[in-house]
Amino acid sequence: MGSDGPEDTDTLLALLCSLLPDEFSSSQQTLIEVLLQTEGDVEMAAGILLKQHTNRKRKRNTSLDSWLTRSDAATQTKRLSSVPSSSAGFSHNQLVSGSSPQKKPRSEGSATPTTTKRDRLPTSKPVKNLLEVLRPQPPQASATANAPRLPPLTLSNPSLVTQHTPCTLHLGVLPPELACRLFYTMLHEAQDWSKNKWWLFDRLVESPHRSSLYTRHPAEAGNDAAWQNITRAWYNGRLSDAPKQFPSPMEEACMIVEKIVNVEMRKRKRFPLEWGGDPDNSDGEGCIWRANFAAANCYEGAKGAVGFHSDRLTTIGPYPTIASLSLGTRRVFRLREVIPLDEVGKRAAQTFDVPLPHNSLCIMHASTQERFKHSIPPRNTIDRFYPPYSPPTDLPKLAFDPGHCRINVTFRFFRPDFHPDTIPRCKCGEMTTLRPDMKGWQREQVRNDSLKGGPESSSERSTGYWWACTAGDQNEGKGCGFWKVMDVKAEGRGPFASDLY
Ligand SMILES: O=C(O)CCC(=O)C(=O)O
Ligand SMILES: [Fe+2]
Repeated sequence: MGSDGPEDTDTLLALLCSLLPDEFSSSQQTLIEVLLQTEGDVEMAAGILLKQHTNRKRKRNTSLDSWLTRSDAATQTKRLSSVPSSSAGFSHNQLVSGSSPQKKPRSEGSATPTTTKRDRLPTSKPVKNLLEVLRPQPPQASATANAPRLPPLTLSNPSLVTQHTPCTLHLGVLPPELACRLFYTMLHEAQDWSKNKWWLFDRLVESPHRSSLYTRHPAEAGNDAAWQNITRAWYNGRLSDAPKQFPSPMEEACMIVEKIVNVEMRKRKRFPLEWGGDPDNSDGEGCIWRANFAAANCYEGAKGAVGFHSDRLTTIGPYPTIASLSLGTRRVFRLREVIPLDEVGKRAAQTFDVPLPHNSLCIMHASTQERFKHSIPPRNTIDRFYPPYSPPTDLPKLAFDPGHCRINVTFRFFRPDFHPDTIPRCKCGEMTTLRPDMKGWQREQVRNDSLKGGPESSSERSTGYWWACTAGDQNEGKGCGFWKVMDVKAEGRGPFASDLY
């Protein structure tokens, strides 16, 4: 699926390090475990670790107050100094961390080109399932967590989903026979998909699910070199095959999905940075969105999962609409809001669980990727799915039982103004990755400037975006640390929805 993964966990770790005294940076395993325990809530994780540390210090009879005051001050300094003051030349790690232990940014001049080919992935260390690396804390450790925490809220019907999130849920979207045919077709396809692998500190980890990218029409795939790059970026920098074309049941499903998405989008306000161009297949009914690519995921059994992430925006741009079709066994789709820095402490992040049954469509509307992270959490048990139709006779017999599998197809629109050839390169020579500034670091910077007399208008408070090097994901963690703020005007992006007003 290309969007889960290292940079998210990595960013969380770097953020966590930035909130803690340097002495914590040597125990990454503990940091990872506490992050897992808090489901990625960095502030809560920092609170737990500081409390544990405090308790240990208390036992050793040292002056806690002075230590905590010092660490507080250090945290503040790091936070403020880590926000960039210009759009170039700062490392991403400096931004989020300043003390990220093992992903030391290279200096501007010292960056040497690195290759990130799949066939060069060092294999001396065993590949770990990510969930094994991110193993939960034993119960006695979680007993130390006393930070306030809201229990997950289950959104069991479409109107609850609409009420609480920027997503909509649509049930029974495809004709039942088509849903089943597509399920079987994708299960067959999934036998060739691979698990996403990347470097997390000194370990090569893999996602506990398989995925692949599909293109709708050959014309969409553009020239070979550009698409080689885009599929690379999709699979976290690994060299992979050019995308496959939509199998015919996927094309049939896509036409139905597009209609549903367009009806929904017409009801919603548009964000200024959404794509505002001609969707090319206008049917005279005010078509504003079309799908030209799809990422497909396969989850086998209850432990098939994907960790918290927001989807990479590199080719889909800001405020994307992503239509996510679920087939097979019902799984929970978990959404968790990211609380911006200026609201931390004022309100707690809420986690929402949306059960996604067979043949349902969850549309992640504009702002979902900017405000929420999402995941498919592993379970202890899942329902068995009984396909209502038998497999199409033209498909070879499956060698496994599909009853515990879930297929997910996320239909996406790759924007022409985010064509691979226009994506900034880092010093490793690789395409950078576009990510939203979910925490509002850029806003903090504006706020700091405004304290010095700079402007603070509501437009400056909208989400910012970074282009960041992610080459280290496939290169034993050795990226160049490059990042820069996205500047849509200077980069010539658009047209935007705001151009249509
Ligand atoms: O399987 C799902 O519902 C989510 C997949 C996903 O998050 C992705 O493809 O980015
Ligand atoms: Fe995703």
